Amino acid sequence: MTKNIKHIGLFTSGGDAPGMNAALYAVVKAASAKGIKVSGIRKGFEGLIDNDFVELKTKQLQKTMHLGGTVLKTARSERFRTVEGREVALQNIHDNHIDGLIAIGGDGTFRGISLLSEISDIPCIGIPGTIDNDTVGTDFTLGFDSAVNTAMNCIDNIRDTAESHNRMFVIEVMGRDSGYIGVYSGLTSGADSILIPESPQDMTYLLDKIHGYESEDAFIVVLSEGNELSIDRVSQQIRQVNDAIDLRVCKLGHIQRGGNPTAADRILGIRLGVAAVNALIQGESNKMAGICNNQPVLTPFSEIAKQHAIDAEQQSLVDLFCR
Ligand SMILES: Nc1ncnc2c1ncn2[C@@H]1O[C@H](COP(=O)(O)OP(=O)(O)O)[C@@H](O)[C@H]1O
Ligand SMILES: O=P(O)(O)OC[C@H]1O[C@](O)(COP(=O)(O)O)[C@@H](O)[C@@H]1O
Repeated sequence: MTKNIKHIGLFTSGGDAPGMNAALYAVVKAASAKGIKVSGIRKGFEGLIDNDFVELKTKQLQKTMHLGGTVLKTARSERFRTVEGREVALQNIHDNHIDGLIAIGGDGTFRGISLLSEISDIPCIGIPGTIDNDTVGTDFTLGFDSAVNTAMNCIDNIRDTAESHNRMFVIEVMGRDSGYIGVYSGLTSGADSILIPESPQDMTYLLDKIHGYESEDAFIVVLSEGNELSIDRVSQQIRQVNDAIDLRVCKLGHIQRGGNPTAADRILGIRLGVAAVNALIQGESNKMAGICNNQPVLTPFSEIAKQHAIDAEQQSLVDLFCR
């Protein structure tokens, strides 16, 4: 059943991710083609609570598609976790005559926005924007491809030194509790070992591999930040097993989250932005727009809470290339 949406509220939330600006542009473009006004809400849930609404223009957003981060700014909001905070947010939604919401963020954002539906009938659609790729209901989240490319390029650079000095490097990549960035950046940069939260036993394989290892070659270990062992603990254990290894460590950190979005992330942002507007018009609510098997799909927020973990095929690639 179609719904007569006249005014959409649009915001980004949680960690920024390359491709978010393309999604913002696409939402405004698709909405204006249907005569729907779009207001941006700055700083995610914080802006909802502080009534920080701004008018969004297609022409301005068109020029920001190539930029990383989010021009609407983003935040993690403790106030939105409280009943009082959500009530103020809802009041501001009503006061601004918003009749549909589109939130770009990760699973945390969708958990938060689901709670609005418990106290109102405002329709909400989500767009998965996080470098971690830890959201079910889409093959890839916005920002993941850009972050992997950045991490891969950094590891390639580090390899130059590793090869020149026959050194071992332990390189920590982001991903919170998900090993996706670790697996994709590790496989594409030819890592010797990939340590991800989903597969704790890989540390044992690494230690076996370096036992008696004589540092006659480079050795790259890619460590996901969500692994049960920290970068310091991993290095310590490597040294305990083989103290002859010339070892260095490097945390890539937020370098991975910034930078211009890849073409893949821009097109994903465009597709998801259009899909989210269409979903609102079709009367959908409490669902996330995603792309599965190259087709737009909607998944209820209630199913998003499940962890999107590395699957058996991806694990088999790690086993083949890195053990
Ligand atoms: N259980 C929850 N209840 C209410 N709000 C939540 C909840 N989980 C997350 N949020 C809100 O969503 C925001 C973004 O979530 P976060 O996990 O930081 O990022 P992401 O959306 O990228 O996963 C949080 O700062 C908080 O305001
Ligand atoms: O920038 P912050 O707040 O330190 O958060 C770091 C976290 O944000 C991320 O970069 C992205 O996570 P979200 O998209 O879920 O916010 C994680 O990989 C990392 O653990």
